[in-house]
Amino acid sequence: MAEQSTVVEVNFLDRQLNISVTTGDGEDSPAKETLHITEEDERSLNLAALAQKVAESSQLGVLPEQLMEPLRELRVAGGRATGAVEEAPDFDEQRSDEPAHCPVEKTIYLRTLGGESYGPFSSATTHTVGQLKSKVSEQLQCPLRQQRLAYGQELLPDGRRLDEIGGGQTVIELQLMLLSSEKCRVAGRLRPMAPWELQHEMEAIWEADQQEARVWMRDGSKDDAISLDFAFGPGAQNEDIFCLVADLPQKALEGFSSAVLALGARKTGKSFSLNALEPSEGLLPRMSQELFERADDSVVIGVSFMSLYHEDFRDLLSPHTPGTPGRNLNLRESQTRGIYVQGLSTREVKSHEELLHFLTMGRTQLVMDCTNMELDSSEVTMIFTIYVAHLSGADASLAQIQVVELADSNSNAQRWHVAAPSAGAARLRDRLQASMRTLQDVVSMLTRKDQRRPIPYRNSKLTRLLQSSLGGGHLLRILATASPADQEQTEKTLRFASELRQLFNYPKVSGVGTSLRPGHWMPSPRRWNGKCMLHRQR
Ligand SMILES: Nc1ncnc2c1ncn2[C@@H]1O[C@H](COP(=O)(O)OP(=O)(O)OP(=O)(O)O)[C@@H](O)[C@H]1O
Repeated sequence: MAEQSTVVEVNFLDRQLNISVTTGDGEDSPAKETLHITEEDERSLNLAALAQKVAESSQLGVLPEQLMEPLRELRVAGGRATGAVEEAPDFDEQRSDEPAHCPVEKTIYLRTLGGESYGPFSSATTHTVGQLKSKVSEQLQCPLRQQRLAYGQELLPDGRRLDEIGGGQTVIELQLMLLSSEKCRVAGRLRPMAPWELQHEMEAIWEADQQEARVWMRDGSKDDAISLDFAFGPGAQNEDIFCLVADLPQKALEGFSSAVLALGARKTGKSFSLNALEPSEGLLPRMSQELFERADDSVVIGVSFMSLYHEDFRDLLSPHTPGTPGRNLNLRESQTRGIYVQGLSTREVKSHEELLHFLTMGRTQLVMDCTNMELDSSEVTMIFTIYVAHLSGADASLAQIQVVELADSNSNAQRWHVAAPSAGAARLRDRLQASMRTLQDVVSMLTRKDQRRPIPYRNSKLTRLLQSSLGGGHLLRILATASPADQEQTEKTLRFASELRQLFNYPKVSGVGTSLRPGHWMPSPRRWNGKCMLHRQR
């Protein structure tokens, strides 16, 4: 008789948790059911109780254990599922049928897959697995999420007593599968004085101290300096600022997705820092170069490029006259792909030069769009994404590096170089400001750890697109560019950037164990070994 398989997919949309269960034995057509859980239930139940409730109402007989992993992953990705509620003891604990033995005081050491060690801890003062996890978090001085402890092959639930692990041994070593948090890294960059500033006899009033990673006003006190992770003055080259993102290509090859956000007032050097081509190559060409140098034959690389203005995504790599695809693209979310832009074209690239070709092509399209719509390019957000599929068997992963040049939403900036805005442009600026306000709201809610209310990711397309990078499973790097001569704008930009330093993300390898195939984003599905399936439990 053929084996029965069950596939579970979950998402949280329109204020309800949707769980779809598909079962099949490979012979008959699969049976599918969709269960909807109200927001109230989703909030009030812990994960285990929720899984139990769903299992009870399932016509297809899905087991609570089969629901736990997808629900946990949804929570880690920030897509909800009892986010505010402490997790109940695992099913493993409820099923524990180990023979009882006299507890012995244990000395415990932890080792991560990366080889880091923690300990010793004593079971006399640290009684449970949950308490041990908190101690490790304290030691690392950063919160950890979804860390799992294992003894050999056995996963240890939070409620498990440490003195019951490992039989009669007094020293035991546990493996810590750590989904550790990473602080968002932020660089501030003051560009050189611009010709239009010199023309207006403006003077540089801001200074950066690269050593101390601080920026301050010349006339002010150093106590008011703005602290960042990196600070670069007008003399810095693009080569110097590359340290902000230098590890991301390798991380992508290991399956970690990331986003690089450039923000700042107009004409402060966002584009120069990100996209400049030779001789002073920006961060994007440098990352591309690094990626192609490190990638071997098992890696497939693809790109997409889109713009966002007026809450409208436009594909910059496919022509979009009215009525054709490529504009007004919608955001979608699926278990396998996360949050993505439906219909966005993606191109496989085989060399660094080919990647730069698409960067240039997209920017040309953007200039045409802006001319057609009488827009200034600084009012448009641009998102260039590099997809990195690592296709080697069990290590298969699919990651992306999103490079985002944020629009300048600030209507108060002194614009020495642009004409007065038209009424249409003013309306657009209102939308832009609303979108930036949502970004600020999301950041301030995340940094205040105020997670009781839902984080308003859905209030703008930008924050929804970047959801995984704002407190989710992607790495995040920020480049804040500013003029050395503009008091208000520079202060505003750098203070916001400094606030972003308090953001924590919980990077995790993307694409492993999912059914996502490169065919979703590049035209060469034959190169994918098609081995992995999503949460397929037999
Ligand atoms: N660090 C720098 N060194 C030398 N020139 C720079 C630097 N930063 C910016 N510039 C120059 O300043 C001008 C404005 O820079 P850029 O177009 O990159 O700004 P932007 O913030 O992307 O502008 P927009 O808001 O229009 O998108 C360009 O001529 C650019 O070459």
